[in-house]
Order: sequence, then structure tokens, then C-alpha cells
Amino acid sequence: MKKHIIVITTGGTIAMKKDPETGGLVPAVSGEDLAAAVPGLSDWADVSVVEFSNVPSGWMSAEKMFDLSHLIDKLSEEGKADGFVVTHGTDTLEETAFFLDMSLKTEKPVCVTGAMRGASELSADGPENILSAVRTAADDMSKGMGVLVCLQDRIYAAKDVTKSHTTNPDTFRDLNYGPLGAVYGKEIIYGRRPMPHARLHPETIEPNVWLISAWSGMDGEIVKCAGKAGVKGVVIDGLGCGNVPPLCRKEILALRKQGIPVVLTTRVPSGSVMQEYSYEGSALSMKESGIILGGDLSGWKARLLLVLALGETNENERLQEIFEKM
Ligand SMILES: NC(=O)C[C@H](N)C(=O)O
Repeated sequence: MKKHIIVITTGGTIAMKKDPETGGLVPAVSGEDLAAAVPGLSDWADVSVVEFSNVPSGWMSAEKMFDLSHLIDKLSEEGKADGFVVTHGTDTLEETAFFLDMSLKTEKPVCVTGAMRGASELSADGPENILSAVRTAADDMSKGMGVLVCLQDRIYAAKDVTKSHTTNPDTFRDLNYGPLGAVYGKEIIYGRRPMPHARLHPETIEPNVWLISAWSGMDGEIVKCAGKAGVKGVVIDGLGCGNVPPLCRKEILALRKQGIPVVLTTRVPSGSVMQEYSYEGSALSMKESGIILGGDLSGWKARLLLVLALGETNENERLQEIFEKM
């Protein structure tokens, strides 16, 4: 029997067309029209569409992701679908996919997709990506795989996928572990399962979390600003395997002393924070002073995890445990 898949549209280039006046892409395609433009979609699944928003993905926020997560769980509980596809702008697609992966209760397949070319452009990649995402969400093998991301016929784990090129349609990559699987001819083929990780279902979230990238010779001014601005958490995107320069180290530790949770990630696009060194400002030395290590999460994903986790607790040891389960 054909599966029922709900396509939830949020916006992004996939739903954009060229504005004849400016020559630039702008939101222009409704959710219904997006699905209607995919040839043969109904051969694979019964599809219905829910338009959540129609915005560039930089206009998404943790609050909107929280709403989207609740919407998917509500539709799932009502038994309205066997699986879900979310269409999204690619700039922050991996953030929303990760947030959903962390927060959803449903075990039904959820597959996020987007496009790098607008709906009016030559070789628009949106229709093919929607078709592949619907096929992925409708496949029994996708159950229990967590939130998936499917573009260019490759299927990725939301936690690990990242955008790697500003304009090329073949932009999504898992730089650490490779794809989970592929849409291959008439089949959906998985080569491995995603690694299990913590899920969080807080009643509320704390979006007032900053992400600060480190640079060589960085001083502590911007970190001080975060403290003065009343942030509830900070992620420092450190150097190499999670090291920070000496002047900002002092201010990071001062933030921690004020009771503000600080997570240390790496600005390097692959690999993980590692306790390789013990000099001042190294990941090992920071951990000894109560700084939470972000593992293999990118800074922006670690930020979202902290946004969610702070909805549950701001107790440093509990936050540390949550990050260790990733
Ligand atoms: N390809 C895209 O969707 C990029 C667009 N700027 C967005 O993220 O909304």
C-alpha cells in the first residue's frame, strides 16, 4: 500500500523564483505548487502539503524550529502520516535538521531537503530532491534512522551533515563519516545506521546562546561582551582540536565563574575536539575548569543543543552529560 507522506514547506531557494526587477531570487512558490511541480510524485506516495512558512532559511530561528518540531509530533500523533518531508533553505538546513533530530518524539521517518537552484532556473534541482526525499521518507528502512537529509540522491544523518559549497548543487557532505545511504534507481539503499545519541524534549528552550569563533591572537573583548549582554550560554568555536588563545581564555573562564555554561567546539570542518594537549587554553585544560567539550558537533549545532538543553537544566554537570551522549 502507498504510504502517506506530509511535505512541510518552510521556504528557501527551492521555493524561489527570479524577481524580474532585481534579477535576484525571492520567495515565490507556494507549498502546493512545489509539490505539484514534481513529476511522478504520486507514483511513490500519497502526498499532502502543509505550508509552515516561506522564508529564506536565515530567517529561521530556534523558536521556529521548536514550533516545527511540535507540528511534526502533533501530525504524527494524530496518525495523519507515515512519514514527513521538510523542504528548507540550504543555508541553515543542517541546523533545523539537527534540531528536529534532537527534539522530535516521533519515530516515523523525517527527511529534510532543499535546492541550490531556484524553481525558475535551468536544471532546477528542487523537484528531483523532493522526489528522492519523499521516497526516502516512505521507505520502511528509513524508520528509526533519526532525522535524515537527502539531496542529490544521497542520504545523510542530520547530526553530521554540512553544507560544503556556497553554490554547487552537490554541496551536502558528511565530512566525518560519509553518507548513510543513497537513492539508487528504484531502491533506497543504506550502508550503515546513524550513531545513537541523546534526545531532549524540554517544555521550553533558551535561545539566548551566542556562538563565538576563535582566531589567532584573539583577545577576550567579544567574550566579555557576551557576559555583559546577559547571555545564558556560549559556544566557543576553538582552533584545531579545541584550543583557545590565552587572552580570550581568561575571559571564557570568567564567564564560567559567573555560572554561564560554555561549550568548546572546533572551527575545523571535520574531526572532533580532542584532549591532546595540556597547555593553557587547550581543550584538556579548559575541561578541567568546567568548560564543556562539544565533541564532533559544529559550533552551530552545539549552539542548538545548548539552546535545547538549557530548556531542561543549567546545571553544568548535567549539561556535560548531555554533550557526552552525542
Ligand atoms: N539554496 C538555498 O536555499 C539558499 C538560500 N539562501 C536559503 O537558505 O534560504
